[in-house]
Amino acid sequence: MYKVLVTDGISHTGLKSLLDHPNFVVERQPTLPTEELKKVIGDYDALIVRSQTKVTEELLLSADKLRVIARAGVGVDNIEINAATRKGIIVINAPGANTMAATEHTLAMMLSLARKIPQAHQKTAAGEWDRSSFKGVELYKKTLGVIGMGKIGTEVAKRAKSFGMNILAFDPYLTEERAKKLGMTKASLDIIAHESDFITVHTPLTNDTRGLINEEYLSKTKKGVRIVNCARGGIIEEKALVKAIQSGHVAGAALDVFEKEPVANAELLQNPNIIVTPHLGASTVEAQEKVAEEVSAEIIEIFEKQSIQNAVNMPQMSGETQAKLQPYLLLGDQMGQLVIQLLNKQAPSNIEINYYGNLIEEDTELLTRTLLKGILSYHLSDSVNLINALHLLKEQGVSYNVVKHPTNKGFANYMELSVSNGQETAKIGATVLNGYGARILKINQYRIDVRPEKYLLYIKHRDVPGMIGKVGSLLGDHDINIGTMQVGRTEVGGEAIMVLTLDRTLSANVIKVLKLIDGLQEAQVLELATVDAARERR
Ligand SMILES: NC(=O)C1=CN([C@@H]2O[C@H](COP(=O)(O)OP(=O)(O)OC[C@H]3O[C@@H](n4cnc5c(N)ncnc54)[C@H](O)[C@@H]3O)[C@@H](O)[C@H]2O)C=CC1
Ligand SMILES: O=C(O)C(=O)COP(=O)(O)O
Repeated sequence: MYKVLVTDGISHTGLKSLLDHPNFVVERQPTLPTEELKKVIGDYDALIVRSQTKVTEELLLSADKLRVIARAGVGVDNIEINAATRKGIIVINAPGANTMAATEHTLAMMLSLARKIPQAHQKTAAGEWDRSSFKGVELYKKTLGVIGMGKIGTEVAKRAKSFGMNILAFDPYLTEERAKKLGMTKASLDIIAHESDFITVHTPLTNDTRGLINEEYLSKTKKGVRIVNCARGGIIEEKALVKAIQSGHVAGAALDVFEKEPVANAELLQNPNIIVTPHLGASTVEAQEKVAEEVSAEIIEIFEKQSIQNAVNMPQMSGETQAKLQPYLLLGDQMGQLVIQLLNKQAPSNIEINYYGNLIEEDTELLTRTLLKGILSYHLSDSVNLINALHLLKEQGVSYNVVKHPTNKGFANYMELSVSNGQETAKIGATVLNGYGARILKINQYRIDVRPEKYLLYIKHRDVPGMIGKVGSLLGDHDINIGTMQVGRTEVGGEAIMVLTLDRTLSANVIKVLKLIDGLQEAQVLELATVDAARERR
């Protein structure tokens, strides 16, 4: 049974799949103070939050069981991602689920700002019929500068166009071609400042965007500009904004998000030309149901099927690529487990990963992590996963290198993993054969063809007649059944290896007796922890 803690106000309807699931217990604590949360977080496998709960490194120190932090929304700046990554905790979000809500809120704010609706409402509701103080401006034929043309920025710009606005857009990922297709103009930040009547920001808060709209930027803007922020507090420097509004250079601002929330900046709150909402961009019935539905479904997938779609701290890949790479992911983990055992279970200092064939066309980041996780799992067991593998490797001072080769080694795809501890090197080469499953094709310098099984007996010996028979009958004498047997050698009469698949492991005593065979130099059982899962999937 997995325990899920839900803090912040999350839609009950949206959580239905988790609430109804027999393997999950959901507990809701929407107003838990941080100190209390610290005391209980250790009991939970998953945590669902919105923007209010601060998931800090300190909180995560007590989160010993936690495997998933789910942000029922987009922005993850309330979660210390690096701390979660170090602990191997997956951070997921629900990108796109609240796009329309935030888009419509932005337009509502822009229109309210242009027509002074909140101010007019307040006075009218107070019983005053004042028709002269609230003359507004039109959006029609005005220029809107959109900074951040992701999901929300794009939808805002599309709708603003329908008001007859001319759109200038800036985003490092926006191409001329896409801007043209959308009927907008790709512009620099400076051009947006010089030419816009309205500016709206839709970027995440990053080192790059913090203070993006500051005193210097505001000084470049057109006199009378109106500014909207429904993205993140901190992208606009509040002090500089208030100053520019007080001076009359900026006509007004509409803010849904603030440097510090809840906002208490009196200068800002009391300015008649600044309209505010308390971070309501995503607060629609539809968006709240959708974000909760998406993270609930993903939590179930992660715990029940080990499948991850929207992790913030993992490489993303399309479902199609993931399906294509799936058998390689499993094999990669096994190669990692095998190679470290071949290195006599000593910690590696250097790892070399080589990809050949069609694989080089794919995004292999996840595959690389899988190979590295396989290696580390021998010593670190369950504390290593795909999330923290790179961090742990760095922490252990192990370097790794990935090379993609345009050749194919005779197979559609081929992977080679080489691990060294400074003195010795162990190598495994493997592929997945269409219709036949995974095959280990190389161990160190020897060519073989072995299906990865739970127990592999690896023997190094002199290439002399009778060796296979001796090993076979000795194992038979000890009631050990052999599944398959493969030999590999580099030259006739030289050194050779034998790899047998066994139905069960061997005792230390049988290994000892095997080593007494004349010409047998090494005997070692290589065990694969993940092979049962592999069988199920075949
Ligand atoms: N007020 C609210 O309740 C809500 C706020 N948001 C916030 O809105 C923002 C946008 O969300 P989405 O559109 O869903 O995200 P998105 O990821 O689709 O778009 C963000 C865009 O910002 C661009 N960007 C990053 N750095 C930039 C820079 N220095 N200059 C210009 N562009 C830059 C990215 O390239 C990307 O295209 C986020 O900060 C999100 O947290 C989202 C939903 C609700
Ligand atoms: O999704 C986002 O980025 C938001 O800012 C929405 O925040 P909320 O879930 O309403 O606290």
